[in-house]
Amino acid sequence: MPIDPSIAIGAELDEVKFGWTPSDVLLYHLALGAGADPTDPRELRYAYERDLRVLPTFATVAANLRVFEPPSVSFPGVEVDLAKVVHGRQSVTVHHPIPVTGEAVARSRITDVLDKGKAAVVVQRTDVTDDSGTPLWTAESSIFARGEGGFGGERGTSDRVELPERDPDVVVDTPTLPQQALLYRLCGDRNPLHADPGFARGAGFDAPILHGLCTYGIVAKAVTDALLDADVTRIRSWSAKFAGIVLPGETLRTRIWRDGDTLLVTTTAPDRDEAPVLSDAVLRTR
Ligand SMILES: CCCCCCC[C@@H](O)CC(=O)SCCNC(=O)CCNC(=O)[C@H](O)C(C)(C)COP(=O)(O)OP(=O)(O)OC[C@H]1O[C@@H](n2cnc3c(N)ncnc32)[C@H](O)[C@@H]1OP(=O)(O)O
Repeated sequence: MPIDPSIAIGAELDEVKFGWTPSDVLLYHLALGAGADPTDPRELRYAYERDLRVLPTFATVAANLRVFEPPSVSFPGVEVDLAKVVHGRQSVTVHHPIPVTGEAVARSRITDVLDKGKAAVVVQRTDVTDDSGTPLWTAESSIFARGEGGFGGERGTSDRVELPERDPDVVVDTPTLPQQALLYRLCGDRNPLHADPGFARGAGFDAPILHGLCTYGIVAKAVTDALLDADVTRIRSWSAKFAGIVLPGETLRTRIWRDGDTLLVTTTAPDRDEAPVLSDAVLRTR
């Protein structure tokens, strides 16, 4: 059985020790499109080592920067073909601003395996501490494994975020590059879904699609630039659902509503249609 929730839920994964440098942070920010206007001092805080600040979504790549092989979806109680998997949801909570240089250890476990009938959703939580044991960040990611449901597990909740009826407070358009996924994969996710047209077709897509985590980072930056004066240290947490695919080269339109310290966000790819590509997205500030 490819999914056995009785083995998977609660399973602890191997600890991962990792480190990063300012060059890694710069590459990550560039792979999100930072520095497009090199005369803008706010952009240089992402793209130049003097006064460099780390966008908290760096947490999603930090442990994988030196990974050069495609990922495999193989955990205790979970064996799934990579071609069946898309990234479903992601959240990151930063306990402290992420330093530009660091050493850390990640401890992960499978917290849930949901049976959505036509699909399985595998939820993983990762707690990261620095080398002195101080908590740095907590991340939760869900992978959506198409065709892997029906194993008799819990369905779980829908976790919808209601948006206000009123118009958004801010709307931001962010272009992506045709080579965005080819750039972003250098941050450690070498899934051929994002580079190999044959693999993408075999997985049911017309062309390679953008990494969910690339969209996640691009939109976090767009929201931070639009409403937090590009001050990445004000982000406490950021969570989102990958509601639809993004094709490299598409422009993303992000609508943002303020609700006290919370920003409610939804993103579409309006050149294609008005269906959300990112939904149920919440950025909490400090
Ligand atoms: C360890 C290494 C692992 C490697 C992982 C790979 C990492 C990366 O390389 C992979 C990627 O980055 S893929 C790119 C990013 N992701 C995407 O593009 C997915 C976009 N979303 C979709 O296509 C659909 O929403 C889709 C297909 C996700 C769902 O659409 P539908 O099939 O139409 O589902 P729907 O009928 O709307 O809902 C069925 C139930 O599923 C829940 N659900 C829907 N979307 C979800 C999502 N994104 N995440 C989690 N759960 C989701 C719904 O809530 C529903 O359940 P319920 O009825 O209980 O509410």
